[in-house]
Amino acid sequence: MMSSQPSSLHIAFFPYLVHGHMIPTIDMARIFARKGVKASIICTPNNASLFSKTIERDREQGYDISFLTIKFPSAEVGLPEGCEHGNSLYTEEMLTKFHKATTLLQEPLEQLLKEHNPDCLVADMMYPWATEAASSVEIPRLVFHGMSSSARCMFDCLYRYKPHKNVESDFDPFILPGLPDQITMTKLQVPPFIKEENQDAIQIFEAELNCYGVVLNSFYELEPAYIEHYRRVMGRKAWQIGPVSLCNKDNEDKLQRGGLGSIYEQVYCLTWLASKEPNSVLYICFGSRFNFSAVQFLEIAKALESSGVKFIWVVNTGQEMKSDEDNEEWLPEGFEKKMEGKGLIIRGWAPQVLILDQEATGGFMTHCGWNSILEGVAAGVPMITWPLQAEQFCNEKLVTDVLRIGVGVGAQEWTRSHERKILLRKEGIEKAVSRLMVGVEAEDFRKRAEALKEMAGKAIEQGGSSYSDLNALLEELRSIKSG
Ligand SMILES: O=c1ccn([C@@H]2O[C@H](COP(=O)(O)OP(=O)(O)O[C@H]3O[C@H](CO)[C@@H](O)[C@H](O)[C@H]3O)[C@@H](O)[C@H]2O)c(=O)[nH]1
Repeated sequence: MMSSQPSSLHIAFFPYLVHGHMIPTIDMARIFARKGVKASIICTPNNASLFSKTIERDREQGYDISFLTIKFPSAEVGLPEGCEHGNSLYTEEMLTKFHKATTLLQEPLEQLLKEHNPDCLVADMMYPWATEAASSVEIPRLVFHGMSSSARCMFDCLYRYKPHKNVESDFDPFILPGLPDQITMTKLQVPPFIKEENQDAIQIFEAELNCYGVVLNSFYELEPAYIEHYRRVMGRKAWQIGPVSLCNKDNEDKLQRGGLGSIYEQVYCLTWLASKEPNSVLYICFGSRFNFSAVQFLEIAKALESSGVKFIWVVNTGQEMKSDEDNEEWLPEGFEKKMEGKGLIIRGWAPQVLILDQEATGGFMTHCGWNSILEGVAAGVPMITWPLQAEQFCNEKLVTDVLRIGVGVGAQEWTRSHERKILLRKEGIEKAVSRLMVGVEAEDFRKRAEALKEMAGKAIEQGGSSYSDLNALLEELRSIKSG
């Protein structure tokens, strides 16, 4: 099945080097390869090795997909050698250095494009300079947005009208003007990079204007009004081709998605989950980056215990637990023993998509990273939303106010990682858990989530909205290629 016809497309995919961006980009590249495209994923060696088994399996099935490796300039910016993954950085200073290193990738990227001659470059939104690199070899550049269309529209509204500037108090809600729904926010929930009009962030969003178009991991039926707004009001040329996670069909792919964690621990967790009643378990995970303080972990643990709900709780995703070195207790004494059979703590990386797929999973407490929301939607699981940073407060509005498939836990404030404070107390967390898992509204949330699951499945099938968008995009790229 390896495509060797001269007329077939060769597309290079260049993900930002954090899991929340690499995972969907790799899925996307695999989807394109299944359409007969030669897919080259540009990645640093250590990151590529995390996904190599998945890619190898696709190659064995005859798909033309491979990595093109690029050296990460860690030493040049003062990061330790081999430090090339955004999730392994613990301080703001390291994050800044990491981002600086990515900006040094433009020249090696141009070299790689010259050597391998792809027909198109799909590069992450975090690389605004990638359009220039693509122009240097005269190919179109598509931006891959890890965000939802609704969040993108909300950010545009905040940039354009600055409604937060007209309110005095940090806590007063204001309306985001000109959007399809009445969305309200407070100043505390607006990302600092928007309030401070950070030039890097402005460049990232303005890069959309100069590129050929934008590919998004979403599907039309999920946020139709925002997709229309994005295309017609904001005037962007955009294709929605998700949920990309649904390209993982077999358990092996789903288990190894992300390339992290112990297989033994993951299989144990799935076996544990399979022994539970349908819709009885709450899955709790805050994505691949964020880590709470020990004091906040304690509040979550106390809330879980007193809610009486069964749970799987992922802590310390991909990072070392900081509280141990601080000598702080992050779980109540004897918690795990007391919770045996009722709750499971995963220290590390969970097989999220497989957990969400299981019948026993009845709810998902999430930080509202877009991949997590979409994976929850694709599995028909209602959510407890606890947004923390990035565009997550916007995603929360979509889940709780527009789609009405979840309840907010009451998060008030955009937060930096590792903040040493309590964001939410036990009582508020417990209330949200009970509302989602056992309350009278739970059935309504679940019904709406089930309906969206069906729509997500249909979107990627032949004739579905994402399937058609992908075909239209490929058609357009072929016609550019043939001049
Ligand atoms: O134990 C874990 C933890 C995470 N995941 C996966 O990791 C991804 C996490 O992505 P996401 O939910 O989007 O969270 P972040 O990693 O925090 O993602 C960053 O990137 C996203 C896409 O741009 C943004 O929406 C988020 O706000 C931003 O924090 C998902 O595919 C999860 O399935 C696992 O499989 N197991």
